[in-house]
Amino acid sequence: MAPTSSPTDASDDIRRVLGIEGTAWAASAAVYEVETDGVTIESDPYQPESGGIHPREAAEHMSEAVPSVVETMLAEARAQAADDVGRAPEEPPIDAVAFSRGPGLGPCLRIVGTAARAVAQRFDVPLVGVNHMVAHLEVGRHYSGFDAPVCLNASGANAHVLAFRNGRYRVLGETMDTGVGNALDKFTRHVGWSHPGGPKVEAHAKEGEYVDLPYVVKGMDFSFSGIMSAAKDEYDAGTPVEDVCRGLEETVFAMLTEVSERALSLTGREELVLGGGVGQNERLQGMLREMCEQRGAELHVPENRFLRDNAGMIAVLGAKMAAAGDTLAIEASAIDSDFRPDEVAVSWRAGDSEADPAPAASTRVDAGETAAQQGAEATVSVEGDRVVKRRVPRSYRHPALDERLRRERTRVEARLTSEARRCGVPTPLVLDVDTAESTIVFQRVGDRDLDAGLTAERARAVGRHLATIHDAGFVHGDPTTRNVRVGSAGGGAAGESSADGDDRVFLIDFGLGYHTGHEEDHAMDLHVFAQSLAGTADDADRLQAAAEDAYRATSERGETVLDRLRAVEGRGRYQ
Ligand SMILES: C[C@@H](O)[C@H](NC(=O)OP(=O)(O)OC[C@H]1O[C@@H](n2cnc3c(N)ncnc32)[C@H](O)[C@@H]1O)C(=O)O
Ligand SMILES: Nc1ncnc2c1ncn2[C@@H]1O[C@H](COP(=O)(O)OP(=O)(O)OP(=O)(O)O)[C@@H](O)[C@H]1O
Ligand SMILES: [Fe+2]
Repeated sequence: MAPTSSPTDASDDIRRVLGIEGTAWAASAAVYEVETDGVTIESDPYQPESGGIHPREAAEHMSEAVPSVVETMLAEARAQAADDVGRAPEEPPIDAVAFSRGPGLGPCLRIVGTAARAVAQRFDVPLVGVNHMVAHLEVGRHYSGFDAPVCLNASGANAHVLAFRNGRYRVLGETMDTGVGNALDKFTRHVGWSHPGGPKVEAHAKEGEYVDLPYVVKGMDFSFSGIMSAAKDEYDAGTPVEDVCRGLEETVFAMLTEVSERALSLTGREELVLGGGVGQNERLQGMLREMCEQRGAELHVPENRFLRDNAGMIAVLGAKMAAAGDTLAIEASAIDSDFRPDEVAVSWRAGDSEADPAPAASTRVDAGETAAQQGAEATVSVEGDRVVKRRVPRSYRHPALDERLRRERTRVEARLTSEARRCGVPTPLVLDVDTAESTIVFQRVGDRDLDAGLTAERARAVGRHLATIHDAGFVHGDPTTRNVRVGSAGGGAAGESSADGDDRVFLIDFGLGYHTGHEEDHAMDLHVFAQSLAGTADDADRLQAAAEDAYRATSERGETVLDRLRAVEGRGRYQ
């Protein structure tokens, strides 16, 4: 949302900010002091007597607890302000009030909004409306000192991977159903444990043996519902609850780690920040740490008090927004329970030109060169006109899960690459497969990845190719701009154009593909492509429109699938 008033260089005037949080369970207020970079937080959690969070009960809690934590933090602000150089005693102790504007439970948000407006009017200071999800990751970025990290948000009602680009936090991947914490909480309710379930899953998992559960990653998106029903079935069938908890952690957190690694690989960035209440889980932190170490990336894990819902993160981001003049008029300060992070026009990073780094050139297989590279999943080496792809073990994953994924994906990739080719979609020839070693030898195709040579014509070809395989009954599973090769035709020497000079567009990396006739799955392929365009191209909308036009013209069910795509994109996941 655009700033509604812009005081000239407000930055010097912002010394201390009051933050208020209350999107679901944490009634919380905080004071952030800019000069010392210090945060004081006072929270009063809502604890349901039975079951999960009841919106009405949560709102009742907020209406009692919010005013009281706010008064406690105003007293703290007054004590701090007494030491301010040059502040007259009659001046207000705070210079702005920031509140969680959304996403969250409407009845709770309204109470927070009302409290924030009242304080702003009482002290006659600016009001700042903060996006709760952006606050979860900005607090990590603030204390990490990173410039352009990929951000993994693992919270109760959400789960997504974001990266800043072109003035906004872009959603690179997200849950297709529930948030990660809610998924864990649903399982623990089934078992009869009290809310919140996440910490109980962590404690029991420590005593358990790993059990296999479904693993669902589609590009950089993922879903939890299948895993959760399988976990409940395991429990009902008598598998010890400790083992199910262990299986849940190993599966769900490996998925989040894998998509984070994909996001790092796709964007070429080398910094990762963790956010959200589930981020307090030590197994998740350990997996992320190991993944980052393996690829030479840096990880920042905020203190627990900044991971779970808290007003500190609201105050820290609120101070930056207030300094940028990004404040709200009282009459324009309505809450927004579906407030998505990519709706926020980022006002406080105006000078951040470094935030759009180009993907590292060294990670590419370019024409005419013999090189090995580490992709998100595999090591790919070029040997003349052949490419050897080996899925290397990922030590952050449980060994049993790691083996299963590498074997399955190798088998699927070899099969679907050939199947697509038989439907007339350009793909590399599969020259050799060794499932035990998770290795495939391919014909080398193209002279660059699509992200290094994006044109509308090539985007159209991707739309056509996806339509063709969908009509043949399967999906690619991960059709990003890095999984499309363009340039010279396959078979000849690398870098050489084919005889008729046509520009071929090859699909590669079918390891996440599967057979399916569901429109939802077909739409997901298009959604994954759209998200990767948004993450790599400035004119993503135009390129996506080209791909969709071609898809509509090619597929028997083009219109239906595109309707479904619109539904996938518009799905609110914050209720
Ligand atoms: C919109 C907002 O209200 C929402 N907030 C939220 O979900 O609270 P947060 O504090 O970020 O996360 C709470 C979740 O975090 C889980 N959790 C807490 N400690 C955990 C642990 N050690 N292991 C796994 N999950 C844990 C809880 O079970 C619960 O589901 C959100 O950020 O999505
Ligand atoms: N047959 C091929 N011909 C030419 N280049 C290829 C071929 N296969 C792979 N590559 C190159 O290697 C890179 C990584 O390959 P691939 O996507 O299959 O591995 P990955 O580890 O699954 O990567 P990611 O998970 O990042 O998509 C591709 O982006 C491409 O540049
Ligand atoms: Fe949260």
